[in-house]
Order: sequence, then C-alpha cells, then structure tokens
Amino acid sequence: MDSSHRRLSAHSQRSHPDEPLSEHGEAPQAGSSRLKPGAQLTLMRYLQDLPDADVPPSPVPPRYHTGRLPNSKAGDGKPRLLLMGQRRSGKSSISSVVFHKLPPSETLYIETTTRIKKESMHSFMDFQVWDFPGHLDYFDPAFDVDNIFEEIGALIWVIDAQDEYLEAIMRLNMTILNLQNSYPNINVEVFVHKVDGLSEDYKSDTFRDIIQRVQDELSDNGYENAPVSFYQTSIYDHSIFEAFSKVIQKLIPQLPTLEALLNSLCSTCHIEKAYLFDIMSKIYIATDTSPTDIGSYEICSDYIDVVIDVSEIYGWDRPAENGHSEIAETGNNDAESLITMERKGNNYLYLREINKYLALICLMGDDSPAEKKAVIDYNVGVFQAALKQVFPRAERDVPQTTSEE
Ligand SMILES: Nc1nc2c(ncn2[C@@H]2O[C@H](COP(=O)(O)OP(=O)(O)OP(=O)(O)O)[C@@H](O)[C@H]2O)c(=O)[nH]1
Repeated sequence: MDSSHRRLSAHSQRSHPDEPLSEHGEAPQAGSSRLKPGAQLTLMRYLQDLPDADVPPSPVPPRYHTGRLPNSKAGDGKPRLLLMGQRRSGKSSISSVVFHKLPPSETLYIETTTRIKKESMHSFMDFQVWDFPGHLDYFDPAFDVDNIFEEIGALIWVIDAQDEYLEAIMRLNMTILNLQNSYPNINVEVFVHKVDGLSEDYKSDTFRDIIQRVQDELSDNGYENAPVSFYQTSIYDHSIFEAFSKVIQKLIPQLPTLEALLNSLCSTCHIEKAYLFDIMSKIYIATDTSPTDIGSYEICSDYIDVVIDVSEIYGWDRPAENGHSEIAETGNNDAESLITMERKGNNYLYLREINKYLALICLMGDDSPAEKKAVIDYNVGVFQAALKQVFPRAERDVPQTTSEE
C-alpha cells in the first residue's frame, strides 16, 4: 500500500472518538485511538443491485447562510447545533452515531440525558453539539435563553415517528413561535426520526402530516416563511448522515464556491458525482449540483470506511516533527485510492485526501476511463489548490471536549 494512505489513518486515529460512550453518556477522553470496529461493507450490498432509494425531498426549499451566523454578535463564535425534542426521541443516539461512531444497535443502552451535554467538534470547521434533555422547558424564566440561542447554527428538533407525535409537534410549534420573536433567522431542522421499520406508505403519510401541522400553525400565526426544513432520518441507515450533511452545509459560507469548484471538476473530468467528505463524521460538506441520490452517497461513505479500515491495519501514527504535526505531514503525498466496480454506468470510484479533514470522492462516468487517471489527478490537484484558498489550513489539533451543565 502506498505510504500516503497512512496519513489518512493517522488523522483518523486522532479524530474518531470511537469508544462507546461511558455509562454517563460522556464522550471518550481525547487521545483514544481506536477506530470503528470493522468496516460495514454495505458496499457489497450496493454492488448486488441494491435499488437506489431516494429520500423524498422536503417541500420547503433549503436556505443557506451567506455570511456569518445570523445571531452571532461578533461573528467569531463556533456554530452551535442544538438537539432538542421529546424524551427518548433519539437525540443522544443521533449524536453518538454521527460523531462518535457508536454502532446503532448499542444506542439501546444509552441512558436518558439529565443535563445539557455540550461537545466541541474540531474538523474542517469547529462547531458545538448541545444535546438537551427531553423534559427541559427552555423558555422557563430560570433559563438564560439568550445564552442558549445566541451563536446558534441550527436547532435540530427530533420527532419520534414510531410514537405518538402530537405533543412533540405542539412543543415544536411553541418553540418556533417563541424563537420567531427574538431569533427569526434560526434554522429549524426537523428530523422525523426512527423511520426505519415503518412501511413506505405510513412513513410518507407521517412525514406529510407532520409538515402540514407545523406549516399550518406557522401560517396561522403569520410566519409562512419561517426557516423550517424537514428530513426523514434513522440511525440504522445513511439517512441521518445525509440529513446532517444538509444541516451543516447551510452553515458553510463558502458552499456556493465549493459547489462551483466541484461542478467545474465534474465537467472537466467527466465525473458523474463528486462529494467532499468530512472524514471524521462522514458528513459531506459539498457536492456538485447534479441530482443527488442516496445510493451514490452510500457507496462513497462506505468507501471511506473501507479506506480507513485498511489504513488502520497497515498504517501507523506519524510522530510529529519538532512537536509540529502539520510540518510532519507536508513532506508526504496525499492519500489516494481507486476502486473498480462492475456496475453499469459507474466505472470506478476515485478517492483523494484533500487535507487532514477532507477527502474528495468521485463516481467516475463511463467516458472517463482509468487510463485517463493522470489528467484526472492533475485536475484534482488544481481543485485541491483552489480549496486551500477557500479553507486555509489552521492549527486546530485541539482534542474534542465534552461538558455537562
Ligand atoms: N428504531 C430506531 N430506534 C432509535 C433510533 N434512534 C434512536 N433509537 C432508540 O431510541 C431510544 C432512545 O434514544 P435516546 O438517544 O436515548 O433518546 P433521547 O432523545 O436522547 O432521550 P432523552 O435523553 O431521554 O431525552 C434508544 O433505545 C435508541 O436505540 C432510530 O433511528 N431507529
């Protein structure tokens, strides 16, 4: 294996806090080096004619920030993602599966959250995830509402689709209406969660019903244009990562530039679909503007697992030179990998590590054969150089921290 693969591994060892949460639901200590246990080779499943399942689009068009956070006073705070919703709706499970690689089946043992749990995520962009206990009344005068909602990136409201959801919707509506007065720009992202195990009909009826009830309430109160989006999610498939990707993308001011760069790369190299992944969370922070289907996301996401797991076996943690890990890395080539698959329409997948946080994965088109790899490499190099200007690399080797209030 090319030694350059090992850098991906070294990075991922630092960034994947893979240990299961402690019995108090706390994140593992910084420095834990294990990665996820075993690749989930659903790649094979995909290759065996898995039908491409499209996630039904939300009728509410996404909105993007184009500058600093709407509620940020100084504009220098870390975006904050608030996870709210009823008890047992799945908030802690979502956070553990997406950011700590906890196997979904182990979320059965997560204890109920009793205090606000705050975690800092350090990746291509620093952000915080706050997990709220289900029973909390945020608008109780005892709470410092400003402290909770200022500097916020998005409010993620989790609704258990397998349970009675009318009360959850009532609380959600109350929260949105309260927020509209003081923080009208907060993105409210409604996760209609636990949709696994529901029949297709029931799933889409529930989804539509929830959207209708929220929108009716908002328009009754004169807030037709409140920034509320809806997603169907489950921790047992890729839908939760897909939804988080869309939530995070709205917080990236450079998104239009990234999309334009990816579009240009795709048209130059005949790439069917290109994703820029955050390696740590497997959230994609941008993709080209051609239609997305969950199948392409799944296969790319599984590919990252495979590369990380292989480099986990053959890689090692690189020692820092002069205590400066960035310097130690500059002498190495970026990790790259290529996989061929026999599936009509898609010749092969191409992965290139862009920097220590990001990887580019492309589904190559039929008219871009592997023999042209040199040209593709060159263009990806140009893309990488452009990206460096968009995301200048910063010293951010700060370990993840968790705190409770
Ligand atoms: N079927 C299914 N179960 C899920 C899903 N997500 C979470 N769960 C289960 O839902 C239960 C509650 O999950 P938690 O993450 O503890 O819920 P919570 O919202 O954090 O609960 P509180 O801490 O009490 O507010 C657990 O048993 C999870 O395994 C999902 O996508 N599908």
